Amino acid sequence: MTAMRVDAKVVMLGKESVGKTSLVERYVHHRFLVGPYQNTIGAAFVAKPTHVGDKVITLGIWDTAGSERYEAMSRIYYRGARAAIVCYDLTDSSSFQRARFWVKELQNCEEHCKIYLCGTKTDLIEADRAARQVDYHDVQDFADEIGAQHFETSSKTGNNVDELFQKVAEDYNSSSFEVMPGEMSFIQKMKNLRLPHVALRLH
Ligand SMILES: Nc1nc2c(ncn2[C@@H]2O[C@H](COP(=O)(O)OP(=O)(O)OP(=O)(O)O)[C@@H](O)[C@H]2O)c(=O)[nH]1
Repeated sequence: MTAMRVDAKVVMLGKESVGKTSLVERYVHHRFLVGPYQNTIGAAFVAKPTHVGDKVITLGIWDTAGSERYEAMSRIYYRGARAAIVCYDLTDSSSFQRARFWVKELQNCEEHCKIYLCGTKTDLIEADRAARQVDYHDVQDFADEIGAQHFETSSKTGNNVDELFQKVAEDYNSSSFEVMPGEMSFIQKMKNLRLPHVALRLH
């Protein structure tokens, strides 16, 4: 495993099964895994270099478990995050309520963390418009109110996935926040702590 300098810590948050892992898989490995759904246990980490103009920004992405059982652990992973991708499933209105919960948490605890609201599984809506349970305009109004970005994506087709992470990298690049010097050491600390259920995938 080679150490890679991470520029921006990004955390994936949202109710279980909304598609956080699938988003990361699509973005990092350009694939959509079919087969039985396997819930994330604890969290997983992946580092992905991203081109922004002539620069390379490495996003360190923490994919957290959506199950409420792991809620306390998810809080560990959003500490110091520069961006949070707060996901909800467009076909499940309760997942949007959960997204609001995470937004509140971030507003209270991580004021410098930029929020990206991400409605997932657009392919299901395209196949059946009646499947939509979360209105685009309602979310856009909410995004405007909290100063967040708003995307709708499909990890199955790839719709808008690269655009979402590209925007995260571009915003990071153009933001005035300082680069966090200890990001890799944060990961090292996590490893040293031997926290259960942390999968580290460095690319
Ligand atoms: N049709 C469709 N299904 C999706 C999409 N994204 C995820 N899924 C499915 O939704 C289920 C849950 O996806 P995951 O990516 O594992 O969800 P998660 O949010 O990481 O779940 P937890 O690890 O439990 O928090 C899986 O069966 C996926 O195949 C999508 O864009 N379209």
